[in-house]
Amino acid sequence: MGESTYKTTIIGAGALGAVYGSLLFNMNPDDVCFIASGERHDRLKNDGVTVNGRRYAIKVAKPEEATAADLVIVAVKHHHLDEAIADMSKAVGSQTVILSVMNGIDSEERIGAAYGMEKVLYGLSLGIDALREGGAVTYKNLGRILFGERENRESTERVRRIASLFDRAGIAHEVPPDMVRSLWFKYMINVGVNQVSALLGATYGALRNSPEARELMDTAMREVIAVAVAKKVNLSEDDIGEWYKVLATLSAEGKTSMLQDVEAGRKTEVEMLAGTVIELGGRCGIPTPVNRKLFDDLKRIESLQEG
Ligand SMILES: NC(=O)C1=CN([C@@H]2O[C@H](COP(=O)(O)OP(=O)(O)OC[C@H]3O[C@@H](n4cnc5c(N)ncnc54)[C@H](OP(=O)(O)O)[C@@H]3O)[C@@H](O)[C@H]2O)C=CC1
Ligand SMILES: CC(C)(CO)C(=O)C(=O)O
Repeated sequence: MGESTYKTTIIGAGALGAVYGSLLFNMNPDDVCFIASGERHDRLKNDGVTVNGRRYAIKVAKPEEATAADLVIVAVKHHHLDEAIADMSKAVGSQTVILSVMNGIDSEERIGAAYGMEKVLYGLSLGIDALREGGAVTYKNLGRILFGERENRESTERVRRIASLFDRAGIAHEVPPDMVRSLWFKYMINVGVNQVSALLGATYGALRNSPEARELMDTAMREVIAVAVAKKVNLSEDDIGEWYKVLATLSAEGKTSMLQDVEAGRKTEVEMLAGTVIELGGRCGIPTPVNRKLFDDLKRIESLQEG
């Protein structure tokens, strides 16, 4: 498992998976592979993925053809995670590290329940504005991957190896001291911006320019902070200000992954966002009326698309 042959398998060749796949492919086409079955497999095999106008013929294996990788990156939507966990089983060997870049606070535990938490690193993708339209993905800002062990007072061997891989591939990254806090910070952001953008059909530029939209994001994010504090997670009102610094970096015409889902008529991650806030709020005795309203409104939007 030398540095020059560090094999990465990606499950989920959508906005994030295509971007990270393209960067790893640029570094070494032999060392990156997607896993997909059925029609997804055939589409990827025939068309590859297109990122910022360039086509990438990244290898694709059916779940039963996959072989043990050094790193498995999980980049599917929340409601596809169980299927993805099953489909990646052959890629997970005794030395494999699994890194989810998904939004939300529970993908690591769900993957760990299947493969053992000792195989899992915590991860998230911050500040990327990847837009998927059909098979083509564009982005202006790559942002960075925050990843690591649950706590990172000093870096472990496997974290250093992946940091080195990301350096070679040109994937900006950071290893924060407290990954649980980082996951909640990102979760707070997504509860605010993904849901409000999807409800209003608003780009990042439109959200930046609308005090009313920002007010709605703030109230939704404050409910996450209240739940986080009740759960002894180190999140505070100051983190809302940190989010606006990230928003300022995203392209004006960019769209959240949830708005992309609504516009493409796909199921959204609303259960993972407002749904989880409502559930955790209920357990901690924290009222969450803003997320209740967002949940109901977004479910109505989903039901119109299904009809
Ligand atoms: N887009 C963004 O800018 C960001 C997204 N995120 C988060 O990252 C995660 C992924 O988001 P994003 O990349 O936007 O999502 P996309 O919907 O663009 O991509 C997900 C991909 O996973 C594929 N997929 C689903 N199930 C399987 C499976 N069993 N095997 C193989 N492939 C599968 C889907 O295929 P198909 O289309 O055929 O269903 C799709 O191509 C989400 O949690 C999102 O919230 C985080 C930061 C930024
Ligand atoms: C923060 C944001 C909005 C962009 O990276 C995101 O995580 C998403 O689109 O899901």
